[in-house]
Amino acid sequence: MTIIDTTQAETSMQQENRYTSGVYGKRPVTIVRGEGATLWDAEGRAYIDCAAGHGVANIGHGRPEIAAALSAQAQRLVTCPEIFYNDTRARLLERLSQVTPAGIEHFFLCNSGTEAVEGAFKFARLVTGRTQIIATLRGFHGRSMGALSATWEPHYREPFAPLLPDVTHIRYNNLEAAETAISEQTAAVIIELVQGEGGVHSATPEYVAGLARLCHERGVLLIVDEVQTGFGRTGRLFACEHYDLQPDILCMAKSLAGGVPMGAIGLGPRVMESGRVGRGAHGSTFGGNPLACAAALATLDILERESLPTSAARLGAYALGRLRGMRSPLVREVRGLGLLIGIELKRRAQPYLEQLCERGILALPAGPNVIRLLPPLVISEHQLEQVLDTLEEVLE
Ligand SMILES: CC(=O)N[C@@H](CCCNCc1c(COP(=O)(O)O)cnc(C)c1O)C(=O)O
Repeated sequence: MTIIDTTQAETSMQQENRYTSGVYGKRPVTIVRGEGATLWDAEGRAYIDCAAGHGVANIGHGRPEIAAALSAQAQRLVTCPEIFYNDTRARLLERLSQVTPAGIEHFFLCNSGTEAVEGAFKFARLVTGRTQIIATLRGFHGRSMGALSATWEPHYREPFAPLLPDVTHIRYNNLEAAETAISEQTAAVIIELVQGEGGVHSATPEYVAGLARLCHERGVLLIVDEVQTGFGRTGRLFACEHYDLQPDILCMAKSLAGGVPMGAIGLGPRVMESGRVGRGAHGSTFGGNPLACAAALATLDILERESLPTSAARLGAYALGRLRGMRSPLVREVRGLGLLIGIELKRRAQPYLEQLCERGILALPAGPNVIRLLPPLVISEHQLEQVLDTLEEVLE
């Protein structure tokens, strides 16, 4: 492996700083290679990856199956808009209908999570003829103007006001709040079954069942945003399976195509039988491109062949048990589902994330006080032990 020396690494950082937009707070690490749950920086230092590219690399880094699928497809056809049929896309659409929650049998393919949410809002307005979107406090749904309107974090949202006019935020896990907020103007309610960016908070089964019933009774669509929880992250292929939930619209992205940018909007019968999603209602140049579809097919194969959702359930339960057994005075609560884990501290998480990085563990925040662990689902037991041991040292 070519290791570039420190000066070259500094040159990369200087070069990126010279030309980047400036919107990202960047850690002083130049990541150049990954394999499984391990990343290497430009100086050859190895890290155990508990960020997975913001929850994208569920199948791990450097997968030869993905490289092979991309190479084979790229040599045939990289791009093909959906104004033409495509064989690889057709296979993926069928495969998605087989693995998504019952009832989700039609898909709009796009290129990111925020695009999946934008399209979901458009479809909900079309189908119901209503305009209001109800979202939850601490929810995160993306940074583009429509999705951003539903994202809770005020400092993300407020600089860009006015956003969508009729978006209401209600308390999460509070059915009365939903009952009060839902009106004849409500097109849809959007929720994450585990709030990822918002601090790793899981919906209760009662809340989800009650909300689904309420939406159905009031002619409102239930949009489940599984951009972060999807594709094995929570210990099932979709978090909906933990709740036996059939959403009206399912937003997917992140690990769908093994790291290749891709999003998808799963559409249930209340959408497709409305007859209101017609020609010209939405579109995308890159949506459904053969390259991303090839990567997605290879990703779904790996998830299934290696039983990665089951691994996430087993490893996540072990990690939660050990973390909850930690007697750290710094920890307020340990939360999570599968390998979507949040450690809420009694103080800011940033200094501890930096200490973890210095010790070779890359983790994420989820709000100011939460350390979030989002490792690839292929993380080994030994690597997970190392992560937990290091956390115990850092948080003692
Ligand atoms: C530092 C940085 O860029 N963070 C990203 C991290 C985003 C991670 N989550 C994306 C996400 C999105 C948006 O997905 P995308 O557009 O980033 O692909 C939608 N829904 C849920 C539940 C999600 O978790 C951000 O703040 O936009």
